[in-house]
Amino acid sequence: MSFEKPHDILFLTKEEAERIRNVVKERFKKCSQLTGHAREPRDSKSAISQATGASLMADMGSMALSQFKESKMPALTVGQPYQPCITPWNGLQSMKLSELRLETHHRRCHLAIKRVSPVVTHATRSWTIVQDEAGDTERLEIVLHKTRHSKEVLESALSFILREPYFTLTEEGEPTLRVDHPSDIIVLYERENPQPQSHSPVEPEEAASSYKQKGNAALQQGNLPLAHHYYTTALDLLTATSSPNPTLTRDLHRNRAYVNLLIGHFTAAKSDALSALIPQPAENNVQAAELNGKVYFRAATAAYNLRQFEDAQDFFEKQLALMPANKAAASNLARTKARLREQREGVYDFAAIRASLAGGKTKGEVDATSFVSYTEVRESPGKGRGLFTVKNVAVGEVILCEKAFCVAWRVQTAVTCDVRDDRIRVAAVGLERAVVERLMGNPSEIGMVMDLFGDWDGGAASGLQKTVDGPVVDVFRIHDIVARNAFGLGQDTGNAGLWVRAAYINHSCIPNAEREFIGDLMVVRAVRDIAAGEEIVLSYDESGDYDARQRSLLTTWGFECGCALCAAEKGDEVSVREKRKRLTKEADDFIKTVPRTAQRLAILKARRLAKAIDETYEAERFKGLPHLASRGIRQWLAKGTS
Ligand SMILES: C[S@@+](CC[C@H](N)C(=O)[O-])C[C@H]1O[C@@H](n2cnc3c(N)ncnc32)[C@H](O)[C@@H]1O
Repeated sequence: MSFEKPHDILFLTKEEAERIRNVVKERFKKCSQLTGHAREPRDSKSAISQATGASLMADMGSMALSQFKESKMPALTVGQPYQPCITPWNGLQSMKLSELRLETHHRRCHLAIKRVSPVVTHATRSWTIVQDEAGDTERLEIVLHKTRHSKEVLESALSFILREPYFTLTEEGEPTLRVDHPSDIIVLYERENPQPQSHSPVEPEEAASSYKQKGNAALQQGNLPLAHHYYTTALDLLTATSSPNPTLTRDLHRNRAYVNLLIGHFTAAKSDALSALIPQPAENNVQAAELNGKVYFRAATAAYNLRQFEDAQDFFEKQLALMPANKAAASNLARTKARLREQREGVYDFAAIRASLAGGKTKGEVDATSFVSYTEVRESPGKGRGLFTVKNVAVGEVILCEKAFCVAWRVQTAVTCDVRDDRIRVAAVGLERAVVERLMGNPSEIGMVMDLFGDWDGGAASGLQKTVDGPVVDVFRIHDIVARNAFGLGQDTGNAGLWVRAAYINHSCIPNAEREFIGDLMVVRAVRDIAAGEEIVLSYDESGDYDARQRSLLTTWGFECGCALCAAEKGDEVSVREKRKRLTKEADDFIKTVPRTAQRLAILKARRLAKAIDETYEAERFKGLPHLASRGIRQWLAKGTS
C-alpha cells in the first residue's frame, strides 16, 4: 500500500527550481534591507489604472503578470510564519496608510480602508488598490485564502478593516499590504453604523425588521454572506433592546440557521435553529408545529454534518413527531441510525457505500461515518504520537474506518519554496484552502485539526481559536499540518484529503496494516494479527529503492526511517543497490507492457526477474524481512497465473 501524496511528485528542471529559489532569496534580501523604512506615497491615479488593466488581463486568462512566467503551477514562498491578530479590532489603535513601515507587522493597530479599483485575481492571490480616509492609496493583496463561500473576499464589499496590517513586498519587489490569515481582514458590508441614534424603543425593532427584509432579499439573490450579515445586524439590534420581540427574534434565527447551513457553518446553524424554537406551543397550533418542524430539520441537518449523530437522531425524531407524513424526515432518521451503527459498532454496508459511488453520482463523498473505537492515540517513542490498538485484531479485520475531515477533488497545487530547509515542493494548496474554509465556518473543529503534527507551532497564539470578531485560523499551521498529514486518495492522484484520526498513524517499511479508500472513506485493515496495545503502522512510501524511499520520507515527512528493513538495506553495497534498481526498473517496464493474460514465455521471464531481484537481498541479513523491490512483479505473477 502506498502513502504517496500526488502533490509531492514534482517535475521541475534544476534551472527552474534554482530560478524560484533566487526569486525568493532576492525578495528576502530586499525585505530585510528595507525593514522599518517609511512607505513612499503612491500616485493614486496610476495605481488604479494599473489595477484596472491588470484585472482585465487576468480576466482574459493572461499569464503575463504571473510572477513565475514559465511555471505551469503558481509559486508560493512558505516558512515565514507569523501569528494571526488575536485582539478584537476595536481594541486596536487606528492608523493611516502614511504611517506604514516596510516589512513590518503593525501590531496593536488597525487600518480602515475602502477598495477603489477592480480586483486582480490570480490562482493563489488577489490584489486591489485601497484608500484610507486621508485619501492615500496602497496596494492590498490576499494570499491563498482569498475566497469565502466561493466569492472573492476583496470583491464581496468595498470597505474593510485590516487588523495588525502587514506591509511588505511582492515577489516582484512592489510594496503591498499583505493578508495571509483570513481573520486579519474584516469585511464591512455597510459603512453606516447600523445602531440607530434615537432612543425610542420601537425604532430598533423597526430597523431590525427592515434588516430582516434586506436579508431575505439578499438570500433570494443568492448573496449568502450579505444575507447572513443583515440577519446578524437585525439580531444585534434586538438583543440591545430591553424586551426583544420574540417572534421577530425567532424568525431571524430561523432564517440565519438556513443561511448558515448553506454556507457550511454547521455549529452556528444548530445553535440558531435551537434558538428559533417556539417554546411549548398549544397542541392544535398548526403553524407553530410547522415552524418547529422546520427548525428541528435545520438543527438535525447541522448536527448530522457535525457528525453529532445522537443529536441528529433526537432532532429528526422530534421533526417526525411534528410532521408524521414527512417522508424525508423518516428517511433522514433511518440514515442517522445507520451512521450511529457505524460509529458505535463498526457495522458498515460497504457494498451499498460502493454502489453509491457508481456512475459518478457523487464526487466521492460517501454518506458514512467513522469508527475509531478499536484505537487510541498515545506517545510513540522517537516518533511523536502514534495510533495504538485497544484490542486484539485478526489479520484482515478492519481496525479503523474514517470519513475524511476534508477532501479536495482535483486538488489545486502550487510550487512552494520553503525557506526553512530551502526545499522546493508541490503543496496541495486547494486542500489547505478547503480546511481553512471549513474551520472558519466551524470553530468547534479548530482544536482537533490544530492538534495534529506540524512544524510551526503557532507561537504565543497557538491555543487561541476565537475572538469576538470571529474564529481565528492560523494558515501557516494549516499549511504545515496538511504537508505532514494529508494523504492522496488511492490511485487517483488528483485528489487529497485530511483524516484526523488516521493522521496519527506512523510509518514503517514493514507495516502491520494497509488502507483502501471507498470514496472519501478510509478503511484500515490488519495485514497480520495485531495484539492489543500494539502500534498501528502504515507504509508512507512503498518504493523498493532504499535511496528513493529515504529521500521521500525525509523531504515529505521530515524523518529518517529506522526500521529493521531500512537498517538491513543501509548495509547493502552500492553496487547491489544499483543492480536491484536496474532489475526493478526492468520488472516495472515489463508489468506496464505485458498483459496479465500472458503466455508461458512471459510468465517464465517474470519468474526469472522476481528471482533475480530476490537474490539481491542477502539471505542471512534479510531473514524475515520483506523484499519490497520484487513485490510488483510477484503481484503480477500472482494475478497473471491465477
Ligand atoms: C502523519 S504524522 C504521524 C503522527 C505524528 N507522529 C504525531 O505525533 O502526530 C507524520 C509525522 O510523524 C512522524 N513519524 C511518522 N513515522 C515515523 C517514523 N517511523 N520515525 C520517526 N518519525 C515518524 C514524522 O514527524 C512525520 O512527519
